[in-house]
Amino acid sequence: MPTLFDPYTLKGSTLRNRIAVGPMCQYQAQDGMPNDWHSVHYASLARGGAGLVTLEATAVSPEGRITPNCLGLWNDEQAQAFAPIIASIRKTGATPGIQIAHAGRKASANVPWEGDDHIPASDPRGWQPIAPSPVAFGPNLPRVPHEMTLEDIERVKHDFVEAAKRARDAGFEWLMLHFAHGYLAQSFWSTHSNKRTDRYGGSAENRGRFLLETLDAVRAVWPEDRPLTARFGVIEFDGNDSQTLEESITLVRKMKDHGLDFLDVSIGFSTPEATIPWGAGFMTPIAHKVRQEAGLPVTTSWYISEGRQADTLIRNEILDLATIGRPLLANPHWPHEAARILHAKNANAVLPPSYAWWLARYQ
Ligand SMILES: C=C(C(=O)O)c1ccccc1
Repeated sequence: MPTLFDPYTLKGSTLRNRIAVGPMCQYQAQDGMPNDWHSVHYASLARGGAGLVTLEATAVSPEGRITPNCLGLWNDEQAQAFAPIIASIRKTGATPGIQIAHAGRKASANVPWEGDDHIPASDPRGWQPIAPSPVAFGPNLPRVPHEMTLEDIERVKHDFVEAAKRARDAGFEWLMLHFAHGYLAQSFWSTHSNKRTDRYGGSAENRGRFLLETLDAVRAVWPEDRPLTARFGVIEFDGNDSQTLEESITLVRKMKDHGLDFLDVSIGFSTPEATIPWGAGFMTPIAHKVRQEAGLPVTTSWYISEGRQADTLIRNEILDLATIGRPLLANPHWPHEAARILHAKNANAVLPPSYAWWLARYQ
């Protein structure tokens, strides 16, 4: 029976435990470049004892940013700037991952604590969002996106491939495609946002095409021995959940056939009308259903906050990894706290020797 502090091996990668840091945007970059904020942030999460540290949504192009302050992997200078962050994560024994993304119709927004809304079209800080169809998300993101041409679609897929190659060459070990949360890939999948009548719209097969083509293109350049994963919104909580979940699981099976190694099961966030049933571990039954019906290892996040809760999810093989988000922002040493609560063997060893030695002394 696996436990939260057992290692986890997938392809050629072994995580020191089953705790994954969920990608959480920091909105602290300028021109997509990581800086000392990101260095300190990710080193502290790695030192706190997590197994997998996945960096936040990192844009594959300038237009693919959620805000002007998002990280990017659209040029080599950015890629080189990630190297010391990767090294600091590895130095603690954690494994570095990164999520690559395109924000689609949710792009060109103010950072959350400065409005979480579209930058006005007249404001030079912003840019024209693009999406499958000219359908705005809603009141706080009212800009009507430019309907992507087939050339736009090819360009964005190419941008994902180039970002994946830069992530590969920089030394990231896990790669996560951002197929969730109402961003570009999710917006091709969702009927809330995709009104196309060509081969990228209409049927579930057509709406899944951009996701599978992007996966195929990235798979071709991502090393076979490194996990290729995705975060995908399998449900919208919009009143049509059983059909959406059934179609999503069918698509996940296809993703597996196309070489996806692991899935982070999340929410579509394609409509502001959603009624999300927030609550402790509310996504875990859905993630387990995907795991069992698609035959793919999974994780999920959302209200997984206690060590015993996370350990039970692993022991009962509901999840393969427990993704922890906001609790880690409150306490980057959450894994150490969980190890102590669970009476894990040598709990202090979850932390670096510089901390563990002092914690053990004077007992
Ligand atoms: C900034 C987000 C991301 O990168 O997925 C996000 C968006 C909506 C909910 C949670 C997280």
